[in-house]
Amino acid sequence: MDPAVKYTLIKKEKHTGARLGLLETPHGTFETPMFMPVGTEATVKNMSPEDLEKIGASIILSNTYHLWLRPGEDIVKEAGGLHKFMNWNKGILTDSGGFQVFSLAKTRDITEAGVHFRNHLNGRREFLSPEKAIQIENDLGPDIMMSLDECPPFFESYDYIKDSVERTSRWAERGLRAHRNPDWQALFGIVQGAGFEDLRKQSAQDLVSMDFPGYSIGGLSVGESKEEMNHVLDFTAPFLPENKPRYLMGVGSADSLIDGVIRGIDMFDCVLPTRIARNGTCMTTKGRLVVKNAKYARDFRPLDENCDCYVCRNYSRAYIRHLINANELFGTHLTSYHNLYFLLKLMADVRQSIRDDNLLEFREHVFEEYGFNKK
Ligand SMILES: CNc1nc2c(CC[C@H]3O[C@@H](OC)[C@@H]4OC(C)(C)O[C@@H]43)c3nc(N)[nH]c(=O)c3cc2[nH]1
Repeated sequence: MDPAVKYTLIKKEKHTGARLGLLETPHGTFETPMFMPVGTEATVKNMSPEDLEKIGASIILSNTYHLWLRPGEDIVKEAGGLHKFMNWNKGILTDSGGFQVFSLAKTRDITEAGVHFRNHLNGRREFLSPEKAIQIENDLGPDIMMSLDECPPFFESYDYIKDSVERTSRWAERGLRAHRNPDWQALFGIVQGAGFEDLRKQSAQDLVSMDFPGYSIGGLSVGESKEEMNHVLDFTAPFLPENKPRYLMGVGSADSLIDGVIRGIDMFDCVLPTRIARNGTCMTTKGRLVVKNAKYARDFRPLDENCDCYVCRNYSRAYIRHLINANELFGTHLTSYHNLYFLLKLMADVRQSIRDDNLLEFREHVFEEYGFNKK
């Protein structure tokens, strides 16, 4: 049986662990490394599918936890699945809801069977098991789905993390067995283990022995330093097979994306670009720009003078500042559009620098120009 997604390693960058690849899915073949815009509630906030298409988005995210609770996966299934429901014909990936239960839900209780928690919308008691998460993702119909895992706090004790890793591996096994559509939906395993090299190795080996079509590295971007995250990636990525995609969950600033690519990561997601856009903060090639600041009231330059996106070609800082301050929705549409374009363009430049074997020079340029080297 053909796997639902097929990863082809095209080229390794000469001086780093970066890889240029192709990810074939039932909804298209896409280049990696890639950034995936997040559309938690079946929409990338403030963006239409045609705008997402225009800026080059390939795979977007939605979320099991949110869509299960509202509107209900049964409604999405009746609509013909997520692609039809949200009119998006390229790739869709859903997270399993594990992270949301641990970060959103009030009181929760983890047992071998699954996790009991209170629905953050109506306070009702809910239960999410590995089998239930897979059933929801099968019904939602994304091209790529995640196993139910526990994303533990990074600074937990070794014993806690060891127990959690072993349960996450047992949950992954149960999810594989419950998966109804392995020929057109690819289920990824999620590697945990916090900052412990032996536990990351154990988690990766457990999952690789189950032969998933792709692997996520979870439990990161949860408050640890960028140095700690990079250190974990240094020793975790090599435990994963070269011929399968690697997805680093929840990472999306320019510096972290580049440093993840250098360590062999192929796929990234983060709410950052659209989240900060909603309060008027923009990513630019000269660092962050908070466009609602008074100093931009008469600044008729584009958000970013090095950006060729639709927003930067047609609107000024002064106009966007006015819209944001007037709570005009078009304002956050423009900042969201630009921020997503900025990260998707950055990944296109990263892919080019892998082709040209000059990713480290590109990293230097970005860190210098975009202000990441400022101590
Ligand atoms: C921000 N840092 C971060 N996010 C993480 C995620 C969730 C990623 C999902 O949560 C949302 O970002 C908060 C995104 O929007 C939706 C669509 C909900 O999906 C994305 C994780 N998910 C799982 N299952 N396991 C993990 O170990 C894990 C680690 C993460 N670290």
